[in-house]
Amino acid sequence: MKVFKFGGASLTGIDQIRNVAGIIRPFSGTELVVVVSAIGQTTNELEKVAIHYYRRQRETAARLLQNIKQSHLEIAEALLRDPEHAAIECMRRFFTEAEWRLGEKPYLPFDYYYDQLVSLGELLSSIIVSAYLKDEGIGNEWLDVRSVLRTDATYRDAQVDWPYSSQQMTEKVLPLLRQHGLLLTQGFIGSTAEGHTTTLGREGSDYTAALFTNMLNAESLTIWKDVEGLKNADPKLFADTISIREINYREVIEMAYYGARVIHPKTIKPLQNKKIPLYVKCFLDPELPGTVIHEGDHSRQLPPLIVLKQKQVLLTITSRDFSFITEDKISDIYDIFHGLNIHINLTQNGAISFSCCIEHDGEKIERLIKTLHRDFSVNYHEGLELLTIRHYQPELLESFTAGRTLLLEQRAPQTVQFVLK
Ligand SMILES: Nc1ncnc2c1ncn2[C@@H]1O[C@H](COP(=O)(O)OP(=O)(O)O)[C@@H](O)[C@H]1O
Ligand SMILES: N[C@@H](CC(=O)OP(=O)(O)O)C(=O)O
Repeated sequence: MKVFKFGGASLTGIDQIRNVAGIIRPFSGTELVVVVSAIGQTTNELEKVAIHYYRRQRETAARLLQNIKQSHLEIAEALLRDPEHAAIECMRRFFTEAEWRLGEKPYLPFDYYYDQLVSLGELLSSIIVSAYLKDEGIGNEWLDVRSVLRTDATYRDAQVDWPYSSQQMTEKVLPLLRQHGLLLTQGFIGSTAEGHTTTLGREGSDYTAALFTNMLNAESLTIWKDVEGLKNADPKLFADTISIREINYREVIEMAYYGARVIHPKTIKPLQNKKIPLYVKCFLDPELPGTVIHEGDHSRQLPPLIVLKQKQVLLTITSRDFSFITEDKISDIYDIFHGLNIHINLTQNGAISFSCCIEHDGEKIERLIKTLHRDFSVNYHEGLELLTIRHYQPELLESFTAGRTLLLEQRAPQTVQFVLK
């Protein structure tokens, strides 16, 4: 049994969905779980719907939802060729439910409504793909992932209930697989025990696919991307990137931790724990070899692995009375970040100061600085980049910083990090 994951980039329109069907077809009749994300940028568009809804800008929210409805129905009608198709009726029902939701006055926290609305993207894409595959003679069963993937109620960052979900996989998903061969389901979303929809964090479909792979003891997971495989840097940000044919889990989890936006950071653990290989393949040219991520020590053959995080802010937090920043103060500082759910990308301690690099998120930073100001003075620089290079060659480092202002540098034998303006 294998698991495939197709992200938004592989499902941007009619031709792309046809291409995905072409990739799946040869596996027809074998046991295969296909996890899909929302079409193209739908999640970003749904986020806007949720924001306007919560601000009580109902008309704008409804207009944005209408655009999403139109584009999805256009794709479905073109692929399925029958406006009365049961799948289209089902999509309309989902939209009616969302429209009805926009009419309600919000009384719960934003994150709850976010998940109820944003999850629509994966439900729609999976309905379209499943129905199209069936019409093309590729038998499959549409599975509502919320019936098997249980989470807690941490909306937008829901934590998976492993024992319950694993049991569902064995008792429900396995028999369905045995019966239908191909299952088509959604990434990124889950459900609480009370039946409320949750999401696992942006770009979380890779993680869903890894959960299925682990819990079903599949032989492999293949993530289909628009790149030829894993590269030593994001080809959208760097020229002359090098393709990596083979790499171990450890290196990829490090890359993801430092912010490489190619595989969701939580994806590796479920695979590593059962030593199941992860293939990154190109949906634009499935014949290309791609990358295999598995156990083993390949770090000696690796090129420098480069990760660039943009839109960073460097905060320098200083004690007002020249007292040392000792463990208790650091603990207080971390509590403040944790309380505001702000992730720290890099830290550096001084005698009376603590510096850290975080993502730019205007509203959260304002609240952070206000809270820190009670006990510390705070300096900050915005519009920065955090560059991480693993397996660096010291003689080449200057080329990365030439002509830039270097605000902070950290060097260890394997990894160097620069905060640059
Ligand atoms: N090290 C890397 N190797 C390959 N691609 C990378 C890397 N770092 C970032 N990327 C980016 O990841 C993109 C693919 O991921 P993403 O757009 O999230 O796909 P999907 O929506 O299918 O999940 C590529 O287009 C590429 O720009
Ligand atoms: N659609 C969700 C989940 C996801 O993983 O998407 P993608 O596979 O396109 O990155 C998001 O955009 O966050």
